[in-house]
Amino acid sequence: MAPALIETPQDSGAEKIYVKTQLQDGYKEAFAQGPKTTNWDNELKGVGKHPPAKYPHYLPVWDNEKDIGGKYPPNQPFEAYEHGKDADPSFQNLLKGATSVEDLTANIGAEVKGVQLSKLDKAGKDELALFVAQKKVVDQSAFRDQDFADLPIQEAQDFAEYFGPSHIHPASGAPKGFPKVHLVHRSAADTTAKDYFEERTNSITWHSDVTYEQQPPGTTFLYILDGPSAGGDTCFVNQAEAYRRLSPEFQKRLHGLKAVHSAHEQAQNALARGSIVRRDPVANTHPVVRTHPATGEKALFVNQQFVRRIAGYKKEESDYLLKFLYDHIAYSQDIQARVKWAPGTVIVWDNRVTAHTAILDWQDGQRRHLARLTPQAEAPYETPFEG
Ligand SMILES: O=C(O)CCC(=O)C(=O)O
Ligand SMILES: [Fe+2]
Repeated sequence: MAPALIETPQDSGAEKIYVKTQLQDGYKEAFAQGPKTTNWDNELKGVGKHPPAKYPHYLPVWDNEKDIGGKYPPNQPFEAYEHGKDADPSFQNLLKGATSVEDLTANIGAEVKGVQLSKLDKAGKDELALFVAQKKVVDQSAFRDQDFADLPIQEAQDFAEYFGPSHIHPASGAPKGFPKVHLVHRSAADTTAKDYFEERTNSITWHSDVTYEQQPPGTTFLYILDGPSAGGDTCFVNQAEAYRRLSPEFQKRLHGLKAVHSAHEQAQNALARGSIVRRDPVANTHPVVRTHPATGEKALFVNQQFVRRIAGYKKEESDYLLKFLYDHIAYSQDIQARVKWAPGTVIVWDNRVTAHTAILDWQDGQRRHLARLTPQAEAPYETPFEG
């Protein structure tokens, strides 16, 4: 059977344009295997006053084990290469075309305009890795007006893979044929936020991505496909500055501690939502303070989403210490930045030295659709306390 050719009406400025999107066979079926919170026909045709997806070929599918020939095997160790170490610290290649470079706050975040990420050469990419690692102070950097969303998905993926092999998420949706692309998608029919707020008072879930892996991601890319007119910002926190804010005595106490990061709860939640888990969940132990390979900075490396325990501590001891660290990170607005999405925004963060949280504050059914490219990096390591 020939793949369906679907014409999707879209708004582009004042003009209505029609984008022809070649959707592959089996898309609808694979979409239906995900959480039962969205509806394929609504996504393609729109629902009520809500337009269809602007990027239908980026709608998430949940290929099951039959589609992918069994479960994904466990992730294997690999030798990570830190491109930030090769960077020219003047950033002359990365920023030569920039029309503006501004810090978002005093302690985290930069906004760069005029640099087309996808066109960077090797030297530019090396500098991007270092720039993002530093600007984690500029921990994360917002690059506006990017062409990522309009590139063939393979090209966007190839760009990101310069920084490391892509992480394939065990439970999230991906564009059909591109399991390495992680998608965030909510539309008019989606009830996840409504369901969530039945149980919770706010949507803040500080985390670094997939830290349960033995080699969690480093330089990480998130780009917008569709977004609400207001709301749906993403917040970032500088975990290196969070470490520096602690007293030397407290820092010393943290050195040498390790935390257990677990994928089990995420897998259970996916199954409870009626979704699927394509790789058996793992748990890995990482230092509570890690060192960044390019900058040498030390950063807190714990997050509420995936850390379960300080290794070797009794439960009450572990809970007590972790609660302090999570509160410290969450309360420290002076080391946080809130990034607003606009069409063409790509946010790049260094997942080793930052944490982030989505904000689910819009409840009017507008679509929010983002794609993440997630290169993996070195196994976290620590270097001794320096005072
Ligand atoms: O939706 C967002 O703003 C962030 C989602 C997220 O945590 C991620 O893609 O890693
Ligand atoms: Fe995340």
